[in-house]
Amino acid sequence: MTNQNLVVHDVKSCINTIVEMAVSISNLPMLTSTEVPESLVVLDGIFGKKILKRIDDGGGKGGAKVNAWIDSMRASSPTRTKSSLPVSQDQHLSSWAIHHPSAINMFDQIINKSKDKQIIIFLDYDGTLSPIVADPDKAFMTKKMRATVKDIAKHFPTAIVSGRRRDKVYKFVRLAELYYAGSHGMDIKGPTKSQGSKKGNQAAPFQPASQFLPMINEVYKILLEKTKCVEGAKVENNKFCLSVHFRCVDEKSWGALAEQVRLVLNQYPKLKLTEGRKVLEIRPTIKWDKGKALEFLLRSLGFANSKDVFPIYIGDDRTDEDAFKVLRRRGQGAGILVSKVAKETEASYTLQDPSEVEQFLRRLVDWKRGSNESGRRVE
Ligand SMILES: O=P(O)(O)OC[C@H]1O[C@H](O[C@H]2O[C@H](CO)[C@@H](O)[C@H](O)[C@H]2O)[C@H](O)[C@@H](O)[C@@H]1O
Repeated sequence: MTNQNLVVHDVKSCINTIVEMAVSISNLPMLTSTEVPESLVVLDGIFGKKILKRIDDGGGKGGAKVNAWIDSMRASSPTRTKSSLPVSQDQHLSSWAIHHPSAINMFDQIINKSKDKQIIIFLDYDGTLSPIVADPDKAFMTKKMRATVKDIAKHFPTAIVSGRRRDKVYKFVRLAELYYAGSHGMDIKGPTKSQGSKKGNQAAPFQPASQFLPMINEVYKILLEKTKCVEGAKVENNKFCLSVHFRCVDEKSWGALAEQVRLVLNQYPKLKLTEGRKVLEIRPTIKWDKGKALEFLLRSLGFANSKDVFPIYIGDDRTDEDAFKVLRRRGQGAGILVSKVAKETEASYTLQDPSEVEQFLRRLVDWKRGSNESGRRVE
């Protein structure tokens, strides 16, 4: 195939994609690529106002779904900060802040609640340990954060619970002494090196969605093909789930991109969708999430029904809410939401951004070191 052929092939497949989408929105009979009506090709950009308007008008049940996903993604990653909010929203924010105080300001209260209990630390990755960046492959944590997480793991059992695939999040964190729950908890593995010992943990990972692997790979390939015409769109294979990224896509094309995702998902009733920070996440319909992963890890650590445990879970995304809910239900520990803006949450406390997360974790390390030393002095 020559380069020219490749280009023609790509253009044709893009046109096909647009046509499929238009057909789905307008319920027109399916056309072949040679029958594409002028009005669909000469749109305002590839996904122009006409198609978007149909989605805004509702576009039937599908349109409503797409609009709901987009609203939810916007709510997960709001761009406004306190100062730019209208007064009524500003008041709302201050009352929210009263109900969800800073975990740094409430540090002593948190420590008092954990008295005589085993603290266990659960950390989300993106937006919690690393700042949100445009390129998901460049979401690195700072050296300072890594050193602090390393110190945290010396004093408390520590787990990373991420939507990312486990091997990818491990490459970012590179600490063998941690537990890792990748793919929203659908891939869990214990430390490969415990503190003070060089012995590795060879236990097989816990993977409750392993039978979905072929389906996820199939959908990944389809989505790559269907979204390649949308400038800035990115599909990430997280092994047991997929992420379709909207961050670098012009907002005018969000509806069209979400519609593509909906069309593909329609063919796979065993998959479902959740919304994150400018991302749509596709995953198996099994009843498993970050909350279940938290419970699984507590059980594995011997704290299934124990009152002697104090789990601290820190996360910034909607998917972390499942873990916050578990803590509320158990009436245990502390859920901490990382957010600068008011959001509906089951978390009890807040931290503004990853740098505050680092400060909070560092205080925990210092407190633990101090209490170990005073314990030794009393002996
Ligand atoms: O559970 P998490 O560890 O928070 O993972 C959730 C998703 O995080 C990543 O996407 C988010 O961070 C990116 C890098 O900062 C950003 O570009 C994107 O807009 C965010 O949604 C990750 O790439 C996804 O696969 C995860 O599902």
